[in-house]
Amino acid sequence: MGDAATEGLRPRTGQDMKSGNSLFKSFGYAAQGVKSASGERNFKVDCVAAVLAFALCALLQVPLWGWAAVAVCIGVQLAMETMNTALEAVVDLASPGLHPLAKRAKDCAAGAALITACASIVVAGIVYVPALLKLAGVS
Ligand SMILES: Nc1ncnc2c1ncn2[C@@H]1O[C@H](COP(=O)(O)OP(=O)(O)OP(=O)(O)O)[C@@H](O)[C@H]1O
Repeated sequence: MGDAATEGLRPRTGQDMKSGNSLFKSFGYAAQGVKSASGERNFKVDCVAAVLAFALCALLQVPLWGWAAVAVCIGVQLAMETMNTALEAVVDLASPGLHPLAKRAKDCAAGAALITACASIVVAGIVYVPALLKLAGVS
């Protein structure tokens, strides 16, 4: 019976060792990683925020550079959530019980995602406020 945590795992065969992973297979494993992380609550929240951010770009007629800045922020945030999920898995594997270093590692990983989220809010202000003022005819 398959366990969600070990799903997709299989023993490496001699053929694997000889040929290594093809580029195509590597993309497949990376996609599995994103799929796995996408089940996390924060990842889903970020996806909803991403849709709203792009909708706001369209609504406020943000210039192309603003769309690019928003896209970069979304990409960085989703990558950070994926890395956070990876770190949580490694910590749970290495330290199933409570340990101050496990706490430190998880808190720091979560803190990294918080930093990029705060930076995204600053970028949102820089992109949306001038667009809103322009649309309102203030500037
Ligand atoms: N093995 C552990 N030892 C000590 N403290 C831990 C341990 N595991 C988790 N913690 C503490 O509990 C907090 C929450 O950990 P948890 O694994 O539930 O992540 P989470 O915040 O729920 O992450 P997410 O919401 O992304 O799933 C950690 O930030 C850490 O402070």
